[in-house]
Amino acid sequence: MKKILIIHTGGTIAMSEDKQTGEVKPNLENPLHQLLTNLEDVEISIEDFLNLPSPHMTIDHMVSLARRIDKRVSDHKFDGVVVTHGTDTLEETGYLLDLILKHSCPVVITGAMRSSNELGSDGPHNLLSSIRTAMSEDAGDKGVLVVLNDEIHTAKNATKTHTSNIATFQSPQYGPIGIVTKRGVHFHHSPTVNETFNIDTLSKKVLLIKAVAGMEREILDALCHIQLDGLVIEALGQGNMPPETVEPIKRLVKKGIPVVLVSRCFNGIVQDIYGYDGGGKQLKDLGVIFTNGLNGQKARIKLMVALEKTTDLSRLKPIFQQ
Ligand SMILES: NC(=O)C[C@H](N)C(=O)O
Repeated sequence: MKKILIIHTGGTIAMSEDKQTGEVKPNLENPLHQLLTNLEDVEISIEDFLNLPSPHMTIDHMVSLARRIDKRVSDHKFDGVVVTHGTDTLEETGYLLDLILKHSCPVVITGAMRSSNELGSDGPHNLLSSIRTAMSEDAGDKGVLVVLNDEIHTAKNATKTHTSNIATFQSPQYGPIGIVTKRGVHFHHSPTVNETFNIDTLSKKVLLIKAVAGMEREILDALCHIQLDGLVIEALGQGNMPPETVEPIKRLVKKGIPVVLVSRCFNGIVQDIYGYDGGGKQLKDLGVIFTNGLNGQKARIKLMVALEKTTDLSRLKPIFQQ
């Protein structure tokens, strides 16, 4: 019989709605415990690690979660791990786990859009689908997986795309890599790259800002005067910035601050196509690092991780091409 560890961290999946006020709030007792007592073909261990709404998750919580998973898997030889999490920052925790977990057993992260006592609550179904996925013989070597709404996504690509719809998690570039049905778990794709960084702590300050039409240079000017280890910019289109911002970006790069460019577009990658003032070609020539399809929040996580290994631009650049 497979041994699966469930680690709860909180989120709507562990909350319930107050029928008087309509507020959705954390419970003292996790409502999913009941469901897990009825499974017969799997040995489940449960750990209530945190009970936080996911906007309260910090990088430190995420790193301790990774270390907890590594320790529990090596001490007890689990066949798979399922993490329950709030959906707001689920993609960040999932991606950080993907980058820094030392063990390769299947790890699935899931959540819910409707709390435990709401009509059509999706938590129990998502949890069961995640357990089935973590038990699957085919789930190994695919990195951390995000399972909700019968779909299996990689943590690298999955992103929350809707504020309330239960089909919120999508992988804009590539689609899901598998599905969960009543008859089983079916993978139809495999990730081509699996990246792991052997690090124990995250100590670098990396900020994320978004470009807009007619963007004033003040934010970037201010960033030149604060302590900062790295910056991620969600640029326009294929990786272009308003001309006003070029000079402070140049200053940041000259100061040795790695500046990573992603697109504010939902889909696609940034490239050095445009040669006009502020265009991608100019930014790349200045030393700005271009990414390969990560969104802003994930590029921030990756830059934090990568900076623990190197601050050398020539070594950071290929890391962001993966
Ligand atoms: N659906 C959810 O889980 C959203 C909630 N605000 C959270 O991230 O904790």
